[in-house]
Amino acid sequence: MTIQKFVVTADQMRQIETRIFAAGMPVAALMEKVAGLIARRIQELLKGEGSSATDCITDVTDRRKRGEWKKIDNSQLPVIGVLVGPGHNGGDALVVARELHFQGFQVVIYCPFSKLKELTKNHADYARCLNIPFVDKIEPLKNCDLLVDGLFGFGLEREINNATATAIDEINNLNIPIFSIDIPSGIHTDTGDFLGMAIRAKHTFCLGLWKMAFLQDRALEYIGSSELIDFDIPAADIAAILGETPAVQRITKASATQHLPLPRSPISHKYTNGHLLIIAGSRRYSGAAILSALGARASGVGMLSIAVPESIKPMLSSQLPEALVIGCPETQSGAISELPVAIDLGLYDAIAAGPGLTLEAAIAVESLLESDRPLVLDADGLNILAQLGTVPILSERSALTIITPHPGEFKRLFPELADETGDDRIAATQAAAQLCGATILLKGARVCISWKDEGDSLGDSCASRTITYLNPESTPALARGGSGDVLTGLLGGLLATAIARKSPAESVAATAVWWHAQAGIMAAKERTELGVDAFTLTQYLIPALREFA
Ligand SMILES: NC(=O)C1=CN([C@@H]2O[C@H](COP(=O)(O)OP(=O)(O)OC[C@H]3O[C@@H](n4cnc5c(N)ncnc54)[C@H](O)[C@@H]3O)[C@@H](O)[C@H]2O)[C@H](O)CC1
Ligand SMILES: [K+]
Repeated sequence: MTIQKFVVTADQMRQIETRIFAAGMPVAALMEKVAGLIARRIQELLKGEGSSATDCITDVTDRRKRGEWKKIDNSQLPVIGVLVGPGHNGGDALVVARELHFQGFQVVIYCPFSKLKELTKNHADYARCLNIPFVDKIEPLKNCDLLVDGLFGFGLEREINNATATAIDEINNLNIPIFSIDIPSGIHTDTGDFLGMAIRAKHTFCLGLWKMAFLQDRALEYIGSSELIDFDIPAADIAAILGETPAVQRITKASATQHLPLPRSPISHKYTNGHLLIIAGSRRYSGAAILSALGARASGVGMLSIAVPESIKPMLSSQLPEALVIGCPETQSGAISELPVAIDLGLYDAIAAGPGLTLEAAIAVESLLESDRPLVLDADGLNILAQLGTVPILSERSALTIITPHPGEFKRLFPELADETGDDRIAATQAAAQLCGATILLKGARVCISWKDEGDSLGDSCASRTITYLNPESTPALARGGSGDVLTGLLGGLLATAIARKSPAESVAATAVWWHAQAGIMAAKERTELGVDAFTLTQYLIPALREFA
């Protein structure tokens, strides 16, 4: 079992926890175990061991001008401020405070609350007995080297206001690195929403199972880097609440590689490895067609055909000698006016369309939507779809459609939904999949993919559940023109291959997203976040594959 694939809401976490407690695990014992693990990790991070959180330790070092943490002897151990809230998040924090105190750190506890949950109060009483100083003002924290945030965890449901909000704001303004326990206080565990005020953490220890907020774009600036503190939740308890096949999963290396078309059959030939038709580009945006085609090339698809306006055909042929380039009739400005009369869409296992088409290619896109071919639709393909009427058109399609909008395109495609779900990207993607029956791949820092699980309708209701995959790792280096075009081609290639191999088709969306992100991460590592232009990205797809496949 890979614990990394699970992702839960606060309510699901509570239900799992309830089962563990009902089975006999004492609450206090679990708190002790979890907080002990956190205290150990904090010490490792302070020594510079592992994780990107070590960057912030360098900040600490700079602040105190004491040289490197690794060289610090006991007398120079950092001063750690522990922020304690009224619930069990505060209880965890108090156990961390106590453990760090016993390890020789100078600890100061900030607890502005008078009413604490019983277990939290017990730990507070004991910490007082140990003469760990308690403060209820921010001022005494200003000389700390590190703050540990245990104000609120998944129990926070309402807006933070008044004195607590002011205090959190002041704490953020101290500019001291903060490690949050479970979730930065003030961030909603499920939606990632900012509840009035929130701790801006450098690093967050997510406890037990990943929470939804870690996969919501809007929470990422508050979460900082993150890691899972695995406290051995029994698999049976997870399965009892999430089901044997959880409806929402983080994409992992294992799940992504499972749907790669590898190994190839020794007797495969070009047609059994899929035939993809890309329809992209215009005289104005010829590069978009090239980038999509280079993405498709990396997928290893058996046959690649590319339909472009007649006038840019030579450019495509010179860049992609292996591809079959089809010239299409074009408008005055050089967009595809319609598909060639002689084209037989039935020849292709899948079609990927959209990048660089311009809105003038509406007739061509309409004929693709009317076809019975599996389709990946992106960019202008989506803008045209929005004009034609997203939901009725997609609901009518008999074949699989994967649409890959960024948030702006999503709003154009599903204006009402976007208003309802706001910035909750996971809810928005799931609702869109329910509404139109297509596979929705919502781009962003944490790509969210949802589709309807037709095989699993919910009892009497005709609504089926959705399957959702969330990509946990990416890089802002990919936030750049053209990187989406590469994804469209890569995904199209994987889809054509999956259809030809008769393997599950929707799942390749998660594989393509993971692969694309890993290539970006690898390129950014070697060339910095500024060095990952879309063409360069295409050149990292195969090296990245060699690392993770
Ligand atoms: N299963 C696990 O993962 C474990 C979780 N642990 C820790 O417990 C917290 C959850 O604890 P809980 O007591 O349920 O809630 P919180 O500590 O998050 O805080 C709730 C507390 O705060 C009050 N409150 C809520 N909203 C506000 C507000 N806006 N302003 C002021 N006060 C508010 C509320 O009334 C409660 O009293 C989890 O995150 C983990 O850190 C276990 O220790 C280990 C296992
Ligand atoms: K917290």
